[in-house]
Amino acid sequence: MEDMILMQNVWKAYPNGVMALNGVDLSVKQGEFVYVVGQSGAGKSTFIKMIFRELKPTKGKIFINHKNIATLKDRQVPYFRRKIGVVFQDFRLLPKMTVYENVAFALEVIEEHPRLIKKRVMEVLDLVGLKHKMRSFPDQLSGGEQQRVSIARSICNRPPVLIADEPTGNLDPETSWQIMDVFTRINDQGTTIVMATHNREIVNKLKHRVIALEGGMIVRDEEEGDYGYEA
Ligand SMILES: Nc1ncnc2c1ncn2[C@@H]1O[C@H](COP(=O)(O)OP(=O)(O)OP(=O)(O)O)[C@@H](O)[C@H]1O
Repeated sequence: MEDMILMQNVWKAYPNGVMALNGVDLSVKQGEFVYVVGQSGAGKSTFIKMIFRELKPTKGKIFINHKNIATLKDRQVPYFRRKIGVVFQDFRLLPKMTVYENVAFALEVIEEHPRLIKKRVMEVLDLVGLKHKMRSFPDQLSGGEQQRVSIARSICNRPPVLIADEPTGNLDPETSWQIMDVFTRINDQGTTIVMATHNREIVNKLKHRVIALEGGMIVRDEEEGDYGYEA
């Protein structure tokens, strides 16, 4: 299988001198599902932000789908981001837009054909089980439903890679499992998923590759690994 994400000797120093990543080497193949675990401050968010070019490495190369994004010009970043879906802990929906409009907006900004937009929005809302809520506004939805809208929005452009930073961080256990069902369906369609998480139960029950970070270094990388830290 092809490398979807390839990191070569990636370092990140923040302006205050903190070294958040210390020489990370990693290959993630097309279609893999990877959990990123580690204690608070280990570098998970920094690692995740590197993949969608929210941050630039201080040193090293990051290839997404064979393109080195470390050397992208700022003006090329929006185009690159079309290839990456991103989901956050806090959903980040637009409050004055309906569910349908929140998802459609992501396709409108990239000037997708209107007829295709409608078809695709209905497809992804169906995938996340929220077609019946398409006219609702975010504040009329539960947290889990809002997160499913945010996931629908992140994948409506069919990105090959989906990145999630603590997607179940604000959700109760049962709702978290609904989110994982959606991720499983998306992964089954061939999308590569990288998910930073503190959710021990999910990592231990829904087995996938586990990468553990400590002090900005990969200290463990296991197929079907465990969460591995004390509660
Ligand atoms: N903008 C920033 N400026 C300076 N230092 C930062 C910045 N963001 C993070 N750091 C530092 O970099 C290190 C890694 O932080 P990071 O947020 O990547 O960890 P994390 O594993 O995601 O933690 P958490 O689980 O608490 O979210 C920490 O020491 C943190 O204090």
